[in-house]
Amino acid sequence: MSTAAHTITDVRLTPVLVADPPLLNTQGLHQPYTPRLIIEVETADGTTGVGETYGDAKYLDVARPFAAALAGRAISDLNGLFTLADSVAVDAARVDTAVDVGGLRGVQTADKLRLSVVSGFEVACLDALGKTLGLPVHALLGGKVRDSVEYSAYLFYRHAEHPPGVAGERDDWGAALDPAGVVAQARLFAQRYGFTSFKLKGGVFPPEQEIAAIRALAAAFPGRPLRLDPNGAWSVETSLKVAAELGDVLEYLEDPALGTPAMAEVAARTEVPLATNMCVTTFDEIPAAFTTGAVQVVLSDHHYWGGLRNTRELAAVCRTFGIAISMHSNTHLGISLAAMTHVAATVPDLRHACDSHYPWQSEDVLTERLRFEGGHVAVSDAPGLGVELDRDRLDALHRRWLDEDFAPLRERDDAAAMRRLDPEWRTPLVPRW
Ligand SMILES: O=C([O-])C(=O)C[C@H](O)[C@@H](O)C(=O)[O-]
Ligand SMILES: [Mg+2]
Repeated sequence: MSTAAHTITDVRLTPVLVADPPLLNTQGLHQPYTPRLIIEVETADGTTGVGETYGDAKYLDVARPFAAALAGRAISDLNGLFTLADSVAVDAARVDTAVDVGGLRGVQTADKLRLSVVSGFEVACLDALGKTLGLPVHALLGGKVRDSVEYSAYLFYRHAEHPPGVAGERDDWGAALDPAGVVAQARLFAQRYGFTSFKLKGGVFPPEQEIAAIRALAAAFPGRPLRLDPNGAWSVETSLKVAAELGDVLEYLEDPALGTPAMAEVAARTEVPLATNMCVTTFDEIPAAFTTGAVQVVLSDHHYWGGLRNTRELAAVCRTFGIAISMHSNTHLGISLAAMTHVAATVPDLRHACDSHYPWQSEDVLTERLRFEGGHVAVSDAPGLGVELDRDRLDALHRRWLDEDFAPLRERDDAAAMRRLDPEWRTPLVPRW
């Protein structure tokens, strides 16, 4: 490969707003459009690699100077991305002690912000490198150990439509606000995508109602893996009560209580495995969680952890400690689903179906949507990620982002969306129950 084929000559950052349905979580409601950032790196020989990450202003603020510093660097210098990121200043006002609503991943820090940005660039560089070498991304990570990756149906309590007076796209999923609605949604997921494992986003209704929904799912899908994730909304005692009532049907309970000490207390008093994408989101958080037995499954997310190679490093640490690994997701497009699928294909001991919001995203920036068949996404062997940008779609979604009428939606704010339904709504204090 010539040096030119290797050298970054241009980087394009395209923030977009993509349709998001009225999904409920413990913090509120999804807004009708959600921001994402599409990253393209171009090499001297015209090869383009694509990546994707969060698109709120605090990520754009880091991504822009980072992108400006990339020209002239090699697409293969993946380790150098981290050194470069360390030199990008993060405005202290952008990181506070609040839980990050976009990822619901514990306290926001400058490092987490930088890693989330680096992840998108790492994926774009891997895509370009793979195209240049004629190799799929999974080969650059050491090679796939499976031909398809299993995903879980990501069930949400939801309204049929966005609140009155809020413009948004319509879909045909209908409302799911009670056990029957949740089961109907699960049946649609099974019918449309073939999913055989189900995760319910909880922390929305009092635990008794969510217990009833899981019981209804267990009756409708006997023996299928079921998960419940209230995003840390419960006290230790409530978590234990739910674990006791659902222990016979749960594959795992996800972030029942907030923070490692509370999770450790729950874990010490139940046999139900605990999973997290909130208390273990950085390498620094691992020792406390693993040595106290706070979690049994870490839900990795390459956006949080700084990319695909860090995800593999996380998997190795988990393996060392006998902790299982799977994958978290929130609102993402096909570029990230492709990236998730490549890295998941290379992790040998992946024993739980991964999460993906993708079925909720009716819009994408690809010429061809990725498909779930029998709940699986096939691992592409095409060079790079195996996806192609649809420039017209990208432009249209970018124009929406530029449109001043949509400006308030450039920041994800689930509490603001909820106030359209309930003007008194404030992000609930935890534990909520
Ligand atoms: O597993 C999780 O905790 C998530 O997916 C967090 C997300 O932010 C999800 O709750 C959402 O988008 O509402
Ligand atoms: Mg979670």
